[in-house]
Formats: sequence, C-alpha cells, structure tokens
Amino acid sequence: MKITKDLYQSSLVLLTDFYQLTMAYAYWKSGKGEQEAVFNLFFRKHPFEGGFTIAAGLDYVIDFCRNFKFESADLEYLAEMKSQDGSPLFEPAFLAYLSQLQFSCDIDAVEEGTVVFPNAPLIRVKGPLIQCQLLETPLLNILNFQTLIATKAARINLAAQGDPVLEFGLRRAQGIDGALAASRAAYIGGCASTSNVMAGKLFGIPVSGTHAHSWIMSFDTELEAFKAYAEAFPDQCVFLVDTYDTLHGVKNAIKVGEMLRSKGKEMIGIRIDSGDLAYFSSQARQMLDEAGFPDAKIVASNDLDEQIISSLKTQDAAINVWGVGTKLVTAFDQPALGAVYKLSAVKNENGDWEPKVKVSQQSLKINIPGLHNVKRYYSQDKAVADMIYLEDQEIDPRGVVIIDPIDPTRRKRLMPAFYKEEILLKPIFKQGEKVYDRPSLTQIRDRASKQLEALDKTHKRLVNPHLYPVGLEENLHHLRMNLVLNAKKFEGEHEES
Ligand SMILES: Nc1ncnc2c1ncn2[C@@H]1O[C@H](COP(=O)(O)OP(=O)(O)OP(=O)(O)O)[C@@H](O)[C@H]1O
Ligand SMILES: O=P(O)(O)OC[C@H]1O[C@H](OP(=O)(O)OP(=O)(O)O)[C@H](O)[C@@H]1O
Ligand SMILES: O=C(O)c1cccnc1
Repeated sequence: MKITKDLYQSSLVLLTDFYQLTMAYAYWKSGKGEQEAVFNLFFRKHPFEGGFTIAAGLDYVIDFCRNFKFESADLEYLAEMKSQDGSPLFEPAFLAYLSQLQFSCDIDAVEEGTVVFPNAPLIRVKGPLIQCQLLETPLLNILNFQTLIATKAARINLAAQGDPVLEFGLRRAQGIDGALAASRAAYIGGCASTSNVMAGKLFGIPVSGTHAHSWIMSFDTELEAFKAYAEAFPDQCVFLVDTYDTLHGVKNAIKVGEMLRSKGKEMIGIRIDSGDLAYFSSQARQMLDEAGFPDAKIVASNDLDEQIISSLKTQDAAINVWGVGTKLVTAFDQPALGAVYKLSAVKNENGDWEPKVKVSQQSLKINIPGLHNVKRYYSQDKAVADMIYLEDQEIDPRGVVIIDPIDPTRRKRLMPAFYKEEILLKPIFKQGEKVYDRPSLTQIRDRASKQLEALDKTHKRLVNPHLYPVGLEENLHHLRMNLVLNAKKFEGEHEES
C-alpha cells in the first residue's frame, strides 16, 4: 500500500488474522482454493445511533489489492511457523503456491463519500476462495475505521451548520496510522482542515492551526506573547485568549488587533479553549464588535462533539469555527463500526452459482445470499429508497416491492419508471485489473456533501432519526427465505437422526 508502505516499508499481505492463513492452507489442501466465491462486506447498524453512514476507505483497499503479493520475507516468516509437534505448519508446496499468487478478484464497491445503510454491501469480492478469504481482515480493518470516522465527522459538521470544523485529533488518535486515516476520513466527512501536517503532505488536506497555551506561558505577559506572534505571523493571528482570564485575553487580542490594523493587517480572530463556551463567546463577540472587529472569528475548542456543538448552537453561542480533536478521531462514543464480511455464493462443479446463507438464531444476522447489487432511487434529487437485488434479476419499471431484510412485514412499493436510479456497487477490479479511475480526495469530499444533501433531513437528525427505507427486491427476499427454511429443515432432520 503506497501510503502505509511509505511509513512501514514492508509488504502488508500478512496484515490479516492468522485463521485466514490456516483456512487458506486448508482450502488449498482440500483442492478448494481456486473455487470461485462471493463475499459481501456490510454493517448491520448505523454508528452513533444515527440515521446514515458515509462510506470511506476504498482508496486504501485499492492500494492494498494492487500490492497483494507474498514477498520472500513474508514467506520466510510463514515457513518458520511450527505445528504443536514442531513440524512446519505450512507445507513448502503451499508456500510455493502463495509465492505465485496473483490478485485476480473482481471487486465492486460503493464509492467513497456515498451515504450507505445497514445490510447493503459496501464492497463485493468475487474470486478464488483463498484470495477472498485473505482479504476479509484487511478490508474490514480499512473500511470499518474510515467509514466510522467519516460518519462522525459528517455528524459534527451537520451540527456546526456550515461553520468550518478544524480537525485537531493527532495527539489523541489511535496511533500513527489511526491518526492519518482519521484525518483523511474526517476531511471526507466535511472537516475543513487538519492540524496533522503529515496528513496534509500525504493526502493534500489543508493544514491549519492556532497556537497553544505554552506559547503564552513562555512570555512574562499575555500581551507580549500576542505581540510576538503578530510579528511572526501578521496574516495568521488567532489569539488563544483563555490562558489566564478569558475576557482580559480578549482585551489583549483587541489591542494587538489594533496594532496590526495600523500596519495594514487584520487579525483573523481569537480561540477560546475552556470555561462556558456560550457565555465567553457571546461576551467576546460583543467586545470585538464594539472595538470595530465584527469580522474577527471566534474559534472554540475543548472536548467538543456533535452533541455539545448542537447544544452551543441552541444557546446562541457566538462561535464561528469549531476545533474538534479527541471525540472525532477516536469516535469516542462508539469506537468501532461492526461491519462484517460474509460468504454469499459459491460456484459449483457445473459452473453454476449457489447462493449461500448463514442461518442464525437472530434474524438480524442472516446474511443476504447471491450475487447482489444495490440501486438507489431518487425523486427530484432526493434519495427515496435503496433496493438490494440479484444482479441478473430483471426489474419491472412499472413496479417493484422492496421488503425490509429484518422485518418482512415492512414493505414498500416503488415505481422505478418514476425515479432516477443509481447503481451503488461500481466495478473497481475485474480479474485483478483495476478498472476504476480513483477520484481525488476533494471529489470524494464533494460526493459526501452532495449525498448528504440528497438525504432528507429527518434521516440526518442526530437523535432518533427517521429510518431510511432499504429493502430486498421480492425475488431476492424469497430466495433468502427459501434458503433459510431449507437449512432449518435439514437441521431438523439431522437432529432427528
Ligand atoms: N455552554 C456550554 N454548554 C454545553 N457544554 C459546554 C458549554 N461550555 C463548555 N462546554 C463543554 O463542557 C465540557 C467541560 O467544560 P469545562 O468548563 O469543565 O472545561 P474546563 O475545565 O474549563 O476546561 P479545561 O479542563 O480544558 O481547562 C467541555 O466538553 C466543553 O466543550
Ligand atoms: O479537546 P479536543 O477536542 O481533543 O481538541 C484538541 C485539544 O487539544 C489542545 O489542548 P490539550 O487538550 O492538549 O490541552 P488542554 O485541555 O489543557 O487545553 C487544544 O487546546 C484542544 O483543547
Ligand atoms: O492549532 C490548534 O489550535 C490546535 C492544534 C492541535 C490541538 N489543539 C489545538
């Protein structure tokens, strides 16, 4: 992977769970390694009790797949692994097979920045069982995290109602790669910039920031500190006013603002990082306005998240820019998205696809079988419903019924002919060859913004959002039900015998 390889200088093919390799060996041993299969990656519930999720991370997946190769150092490591009895865990012939392995899967995926919903695939992998299996863990690792953070960022940006949100998370992020991936995903989710300079360099994200309390404390007085900063950066002054006494700090910022103005420069604003942010921002706004600085911005920070920002908005806080770190990049209130990767079909000896379901006690956990895709229907640029359908199924433009995958009594009739439609899973790799032109990060960010615009505001509510309709096309629903009933019948027969 280009990005991570720059950092770690090694192959990433071993970035997988050990059991993927033992299964790969067992597939190979039993002659099933090259059997074709289909896996889907999807999540079952929106994060943060929300009503939408923003897909992110595909660009990393593309890099990962393009570099999917067992290098000699990887094979040497695997060759050293031992069984309980001290013999080599993997036969040399298997390692020789791995050394020749070339990525040859078809991958179809939802583009980054797309709004996505539970149960519908974010990514579909079709190819030899061994390769599909080895991809499970890295794909989940990449997509779970970036999708989670892009969604958190989108929620924070919705709460900020168009004000810029600056991502300040690096110091509290989950390690180096966690920080970089979070800055990238936060930008996709709508943040205006990052404080992480390396993320700026690697991804082209705008970099911005103010200064810390240490800067003020290193001088005898706050006024001296502001003046010295203004000397160094006359065009980029955002003074942190709360080191000693916030309102006195605002007075000092105004003094230095006036000095800058006498030299033909304008201070950008102030930052408040503690105390009652509603009270201090309103007081500061009044002072700045009265002193002739109505355009000076007020930046707020201090353990912010979408709930606090919403609350501050309802309190009429005079905040124009939001600096958000810890709670954004760690997805503080929900530290993981629970996406899973499930087998949905295998090709039999006759070359026919056999759909598969995993029957679970919980209907929530029964996967969707077959080779399926997702269509989003739009009416006047508003998304009205998503339909999961078997890819070879003819869709009657005069009417389809979509059925909720969890509660089959919830159904919706749609007239596809009345709507604009978008097929969400797009071809990314065909037989291992990349067929997708990667959009730039800015294009991905624009897509996220447009996708959110197309979503009704009831689904974007931070608390108790209205459920967006996602359903299985009737034939897919019946296929799934029949597979489940058959599996249960066999289970019963086994129990009786
Ligand atoms: N008016 C407000 N309404 C709701 N939450 C607020 C308001 N003002 C500040 N907060 C939030 O309250 C939390 C704690 O603020 P508190 O005033 O205790 O911080 P502090 O002790 O002043 O900050 P620090 O410990 O960094 O010096 C922070 O998450 C902050 O964003
Ligand atoms: O609060 P976050 O959303 O994570 O945003 C980043 C925080 O990091 C900085 O201070 P730091 O937390 O290092 O020290 P402080 O709390 O003493 O200001 C900054 O002043 C913010 O408060
Ligand atoms: O630039 C800032 O103001 C900043 C950067 C990182 C963390 N907190 C604040």
